[in-house]
Amino acid sequence: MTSHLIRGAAPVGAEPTDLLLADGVITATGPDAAAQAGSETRVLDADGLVALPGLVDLHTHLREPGREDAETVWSGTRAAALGGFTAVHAMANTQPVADTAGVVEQVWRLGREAGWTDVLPVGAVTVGLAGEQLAELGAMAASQARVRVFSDDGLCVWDPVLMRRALEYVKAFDGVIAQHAQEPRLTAGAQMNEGVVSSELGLTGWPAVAEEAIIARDVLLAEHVGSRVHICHLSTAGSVEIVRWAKARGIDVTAEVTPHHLLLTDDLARSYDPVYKVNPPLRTQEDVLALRAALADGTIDIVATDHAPHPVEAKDCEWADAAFGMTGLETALPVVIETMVEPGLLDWAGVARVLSTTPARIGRAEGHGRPIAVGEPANLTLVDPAARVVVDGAHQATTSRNTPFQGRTLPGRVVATFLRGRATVLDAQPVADHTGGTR
Ligand SMILES: NC(=O)N[C@@H](CC(=O)O)C(=O)O
Repeated sequence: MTSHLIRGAAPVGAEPTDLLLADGVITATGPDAAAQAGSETRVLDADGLVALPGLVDLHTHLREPGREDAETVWSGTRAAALGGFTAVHAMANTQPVADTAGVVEQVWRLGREAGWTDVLPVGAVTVGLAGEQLAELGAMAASQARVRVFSDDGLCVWDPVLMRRALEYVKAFDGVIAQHAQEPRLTAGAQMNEGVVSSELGLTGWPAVAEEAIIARDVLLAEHVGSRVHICHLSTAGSVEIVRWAKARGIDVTAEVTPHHLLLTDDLARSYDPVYKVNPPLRTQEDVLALRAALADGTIDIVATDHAPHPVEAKDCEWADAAFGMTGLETALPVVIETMVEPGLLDWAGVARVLSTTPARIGRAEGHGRPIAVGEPANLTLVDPAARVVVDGAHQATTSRNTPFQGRTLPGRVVATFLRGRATVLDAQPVADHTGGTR
């Protein structure tokens, strides 16, 4: 297996150094790295680059099985590697739904075969995402896929009795319920954020309280049964306040925000371009600022992409008929740099925390989110913070074209990604023989 000597990269919070990657781990740092490199070691000049632990996405839609026209495990994880990710959690709203050991093992196996990132399947909480009966959570946890995150994402586990049972059940195998907080009755027919813009446009509004009411309920349920709970894609200032209250009370809650909710607002709906239609909806600038502040102060734990690829026909239509969702794997890190690093809200150690260490911990992604140190698995991302790149969906690796950042210039470029010491991305390009021909 090829070994790599990375010269002069700056690991987060540390001075530039050399890193030697061999046999899947970091075998040496500093002057030892070059000294121990062999004649076949590939040398990478990483002067000016930041070395981050490989990014981990707790919330990706890979669409396989069932909607391979939108994305496959192969195409989605290749996009993920280009975005700097070494592990992604694949959401369960596939066709068939990932609600059995058989389906989660299939997704896990496809991830292994593709070899771009680790794929950690998320199991559905309820059979068929129907919200009526608990799925085989224990069987999915005990399967080869070792599922630890369970979610009906796309739909809310609305029934409080089912939610309570799910929270209690997953404790036995260290699992977590990731809730898509959306009160269904309050959002029937909703098309966008409820507010000034929705009234002007005459589109059915989606009130903030529909999200906040479920979060309030679920943190109280988690406290009652002594379980941990994770809240998907927080989108309102009020949600932040509830999570802040819950954490102060000692409730074991974690929360994520998406890159698009850190940057975009419901004003964009004025274009009637369905690329801006997403669940939860884009909110107001006040919400955006509250989400950024909460990510900076740790109330929100992580950034998760909610990469939701859709085929052209699902977006190239009237707003009301369009699917909810935006792609995000290839733009997540640049958006975090723009919204959090450049304004001084997060430093690089903070970026590593919200995009790698903490998502790996919440999702129990073993071997990911580890320190950049000798003996640790060589899951790494090298970023050029000085680069500026114009987003062009036509040239992205995802099969789908629904990026809301089309034409924007964003800071930062992922130059290289390593999965257990193998390069999946080099010179910002996917590496064709990234599996080393062994898988
Ligand atoms: N986030 C989205 O807007 N879409 C998601 C699921 C969802 O509707 O939440 C999808 O699977 O397309």
